[in-house]
Amino acid sequence: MEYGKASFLKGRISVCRQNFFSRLFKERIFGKCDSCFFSAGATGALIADPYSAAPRGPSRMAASRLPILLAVAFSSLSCILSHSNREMWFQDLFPPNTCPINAKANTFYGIMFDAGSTGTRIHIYTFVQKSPEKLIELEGEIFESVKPGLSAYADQPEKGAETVKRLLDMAIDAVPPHLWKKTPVVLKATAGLRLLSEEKAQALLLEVREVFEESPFLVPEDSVSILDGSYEGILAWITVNFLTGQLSGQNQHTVGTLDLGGASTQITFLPRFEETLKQTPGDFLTSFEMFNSTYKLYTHSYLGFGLKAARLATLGALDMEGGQMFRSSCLPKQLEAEWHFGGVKYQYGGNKQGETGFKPCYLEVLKVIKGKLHQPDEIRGSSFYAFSYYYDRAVDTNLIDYEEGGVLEVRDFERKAKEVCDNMERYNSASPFLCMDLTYITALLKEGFGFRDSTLLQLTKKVNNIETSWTLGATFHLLQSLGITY
Ligand SMILES: O=c1[nH]cnc2c1ncn2[C@@H]1O[C@H](COP(=O)(O)OP(=O)(O)O)[C@@H](O)[C@H]1O
Ligand SMILES: [Ca+2]
Repeated sequence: MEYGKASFLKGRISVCRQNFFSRLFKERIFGKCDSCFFSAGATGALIADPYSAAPRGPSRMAASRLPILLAVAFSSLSCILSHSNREMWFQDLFPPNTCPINAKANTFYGIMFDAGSTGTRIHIYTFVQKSPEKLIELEGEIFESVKPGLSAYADQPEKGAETVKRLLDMAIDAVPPHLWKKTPVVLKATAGLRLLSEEKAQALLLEVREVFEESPFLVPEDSVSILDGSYEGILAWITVNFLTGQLSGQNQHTVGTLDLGGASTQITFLPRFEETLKQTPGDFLTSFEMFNSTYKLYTHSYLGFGLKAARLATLGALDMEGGQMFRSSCLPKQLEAEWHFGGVKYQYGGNKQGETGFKPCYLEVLKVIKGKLHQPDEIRGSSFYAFSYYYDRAVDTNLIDYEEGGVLEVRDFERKAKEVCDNMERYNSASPFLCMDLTYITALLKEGFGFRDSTLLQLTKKVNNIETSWTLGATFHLLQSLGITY
């Protein structure tokens, strides 16, 4: 089992100070409270177009500004899903007109597992509540991951659950024993389990549930489940816009989000034009109510269009039995190797006799994408936050720095794809799939979603030291549903 990079919570983040209180927020959010402060500088920077802070963007914001933003963002936030079931989220979790100054700190925790197709991750969030009036703030996160993901244990569910148990042991160390019983633990699985048979997926979830039941934590009903694809996009959108302060104040400039997982990919944004709403199929739209305004989000999850699923589709190996050699012009000519994904072994190799390089590779990849995705006109000129494999492949090819992230144009991915695909021997030491992955990302952005070459992408892994993952949005939802306010 391989452990990923860990990021641990830095020191405590201070909350209320005096003197810098922004009049706007004071009146709007804290009402009668006189002694809280809001750094106008930080507010401006976070609410302004995040791309103006390029290349490091909002992730460089001082950590000490985070809790205030969280308090402001959620102080009167609720959201309503508008599909068939209307549901209130976050209501009363962050009440308006309260001031946490001089209140006794009360720390509590929420544990959210992301069972992704390529790995399982634990996010242990720490919150503080400074007053009985229920204002809670996110203080930080402990994050750890293991590979492979649960779906690789489709035929050995107990072994899969064991990987979850090892991560959960971290939470036993991180959460003080007297809070174990009050700390909820939840696991949500994404595309890897969506693609398994119902029987195998349920067997895995059952084993994980047993691990949770044996732990000292609070195990809510439905604590282990498969996350619906559209929630995945919405929750990630909430996380990013929340962490960057876009859900608070009057001059909101929310940003769209692009998540590229191993087996599925999501696009989520807030349409600005009536025309977009008219052109969009109903099941791509979801409504939220926040600060007394309604946001109608465009969101869709494309199952089978994650980076690794796309490799199989490009190789023509989807739904095929093993024991066969799959070849592609996107791979080094002489290559012959094996690859394991979702518990299946595939043999693959380069086009020994035929063509290799960017042009033939792009044509191959296009067959997987062309005509399969909805293209909202509005996004052509917009900027988006992009993470997961967009981030990883940009790091692998030195387009951005691992720690800092950065701003790229869509054409940067194409330039890099050409460079790698047309010089595969030079990139021998990197993954043999590097050319295919970059070409897929280029084609997905341009031909799939319909972005322009000049569309800006803010590549972000963390904002204020918190991972940009759907798990934070899911944890707020969890706390709300449990009425955990202490
Ligand atoms: O919390 C996170 N922090 C950083 N990267 C993450 C996190 N969660 C997922 N990723 C990234 O997501 C990608 C893998 O996608 P995943 O395994 O979640 O597939 P899926 O979303 O299709 O199920 C990798 O690039 C991995 O680094
Ligand atoms: Ca994911």
